[in-house]
Amino acid sequence: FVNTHRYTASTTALEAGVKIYYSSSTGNTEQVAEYISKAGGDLPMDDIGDATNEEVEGLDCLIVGAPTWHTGADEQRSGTSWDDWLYTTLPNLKVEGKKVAVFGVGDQQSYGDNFCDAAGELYDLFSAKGCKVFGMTSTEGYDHTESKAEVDGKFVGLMFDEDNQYELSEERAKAWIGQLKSEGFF
Ligand SMILES: Cc1cc2nc3c(=O)[nH]c(=O)nc-3n(C[C@H](O)[C@H](O)[C@H](O)COP(=O)(O)O)c2cc1C
Repeated sequence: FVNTHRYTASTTALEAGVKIYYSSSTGNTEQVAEYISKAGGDLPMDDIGDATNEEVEGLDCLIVGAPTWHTGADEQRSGTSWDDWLYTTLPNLKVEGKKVAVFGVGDQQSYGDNFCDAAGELYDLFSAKGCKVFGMTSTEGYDHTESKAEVDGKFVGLMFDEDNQYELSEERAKAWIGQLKSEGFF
């Protein structure tokens, strides 16, 4: 008996070269990264502060997410390990042509003029490096005034609000993974 399926097992996330990179001060972005990981079938995830350049350069697809802590800042909006990484590491990496999907975590009620601004910074800097960004989403269902994570009336990725809408996060993550698949991200 020859098992013809032996060598045709479905491609794993690692084989496809996908990884989630996040950073987190009080655990919310890590929690959300876990929802995304689970929705994607246990995608690997790591704090961006622990990533090596070789690892990042070896991936096909990056899912990147940040909280916003530096309200109203132009640069280094996250207040986490992303801030250094984006301005001292990313400029030296070969990431041109990689697929990127962005997520943000913020508080639309208390920081409604700057909701998830750091996600906009991720979008801007990865785009400027020649990455192709997938997974834009509608701003419907959010109650903010302004966000640097909005381009042409859409969010540049998926935004989460663990302070006011934590009960929506897991479903949002699932729907987004479905969207990314339909867009050919993976
Ligand atoms: C001092 C302070 C500043 C903040 N600034 C913003 C902001 O400008 N925009 C925003 O959307 N959220 C802001 N937040 C909310 C955090 O981004 C939010 O609580 C997030 O879930 C934190 O994620 P973390 O636990 O992964 O660090 C701020 C929170 C604090 C305490």
